Amino acid sequence: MAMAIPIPSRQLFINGEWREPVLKKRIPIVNPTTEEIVGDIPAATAEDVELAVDAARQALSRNKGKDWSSASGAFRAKYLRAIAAKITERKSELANLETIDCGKPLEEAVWDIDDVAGCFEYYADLAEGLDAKQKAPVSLPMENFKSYVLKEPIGVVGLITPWNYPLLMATWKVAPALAAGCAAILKPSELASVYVLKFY
Ligand SMILES: NC(=O)C1=CN([C@@H]2O[C@H](COP(=O)(O)OP(=O)(O)OC[C@H]3O[C@@H](n4cnc5c(N)ncnc54)[C@H](O)[C@@H]3O)[C@@H](O)[C@H]2O)C=CC1
Ligand SMILES: NCCCC(=O)O
Repeated sequence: MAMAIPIPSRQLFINGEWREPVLKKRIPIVNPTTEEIVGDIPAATAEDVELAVDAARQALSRNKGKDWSSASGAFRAKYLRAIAAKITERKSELANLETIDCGKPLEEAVWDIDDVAGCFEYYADLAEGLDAKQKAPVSLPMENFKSYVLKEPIGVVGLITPWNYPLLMATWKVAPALAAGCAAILKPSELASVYVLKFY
């Protein structure tokens, strides 16, 4: 059974800071076990999405991309591993929140958190592997031409994730996006967002 722990009150996290939604709307959080309203989450609208997209575009081009999108995979991997370590450190707290938020048994929530940390580690490995694959030559039948493969992030990505594995499914999208050097805008499920808002 989940412990009674405080439900964090959160705003939208945009451009590195917590911001109230433009239209100031909130959505109640219902604990599925007791059907009690235990808090609320911010309700983003199109106005907030515009702000998030602008911020994400700026983040990608900051310092001519050197800060993130064109940084090495090894550089990005350090952040992914740091996230994995923080998740493991806070496993108990996060598992309890997930159980309160989406109603799954605590034991399953604990497995999910281990999976989340493992997923960030997995994509950290892939990010490191990217560096060796950059500019891999492609053989051509003509000697006058050279060709190579350049792996680049696609840019800003929008990630819509479900309620049933709140942080794990967010991680399945966030970790590869970050490993590739994208800037991600995450829209977790309105039915189970506490846990995701708490962590990210
Ligand atoms: N549910 C799962 O176990 C898994 C889901 N996924 C992926 O996660 C994503 C969501 O999964 P579902 O199972 O559909 O979850 P779901 O039914 O919980 O989520 C649907 C979400 O989409 C949102 N949504 C629907 N239309 C929207 C729109 N026009 N604009 C913004 N948000 C909108 C809803 O608000 C809701 O939060 C999909 O990409 C799916 O492939 C991947 C693996 C497993
Ligand atoms: N449909 C989500 C599956 C999650 C998992 O394999 O752990």
